[in-house]
Amino acid sequence: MKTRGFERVTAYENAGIDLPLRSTVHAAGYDFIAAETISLNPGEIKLIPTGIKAYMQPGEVLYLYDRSSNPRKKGLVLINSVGVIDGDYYGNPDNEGHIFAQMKNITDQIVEVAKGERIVQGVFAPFLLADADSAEGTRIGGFGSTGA
Ligand SMILES: O=c1ccn([C@H]2C[C@H](O)[C@@H](COP(=O)(O)OP(=O)(O)OP(=O)(O)O)O2)c(=O)[nH]1
Ligand SMILES: [Mg+2]
Repeated sequence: MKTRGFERVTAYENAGIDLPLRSTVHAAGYDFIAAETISLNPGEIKLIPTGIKAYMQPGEVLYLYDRSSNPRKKGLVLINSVGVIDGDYYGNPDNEGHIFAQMKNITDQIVEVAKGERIVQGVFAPFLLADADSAEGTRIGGFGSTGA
């Protein structure tokens, strides 16, 4: 039975991408790795592909958090602070639910993210609905797909 977890997206199926892993027994975060080597110019913001999509139960979300070591060790920050990966992003017809980490180079030098390097961590969590919630429809894409 599938409850929640990770799969590779088709485009990276044979790219040798490891599925996200926790590094210790009590770790909350599943570490995602970069699916490609990417170079960021000083101040530049880029979407780093992870090659991964995540499935989950209704009422669950996957939060993407920065690694605490990124700013000082890599000179990178997750520039949208926290990535909210919705359950209906998985398998969407636009990009299959491919999860990206939106990183900014905060240094004055080029920063390279190597393929296979751990870049962000994902934490599954439950969420609550407001009274009289009236959401309908399903997601097609991400990063502004629902309009301005
Ligand atoms: O760091 C992130 C944040 C989001 N997403 C994907 C999954 C999420 O379900 C979708 C939409 O994210 P969000 O709702 O935060 O962005 P938006 O700017 O509101 O875009 P949309 O109009 O598509 O909802 O984009 C990522 O891959 N990485
Ligand atoms: Mg949105």
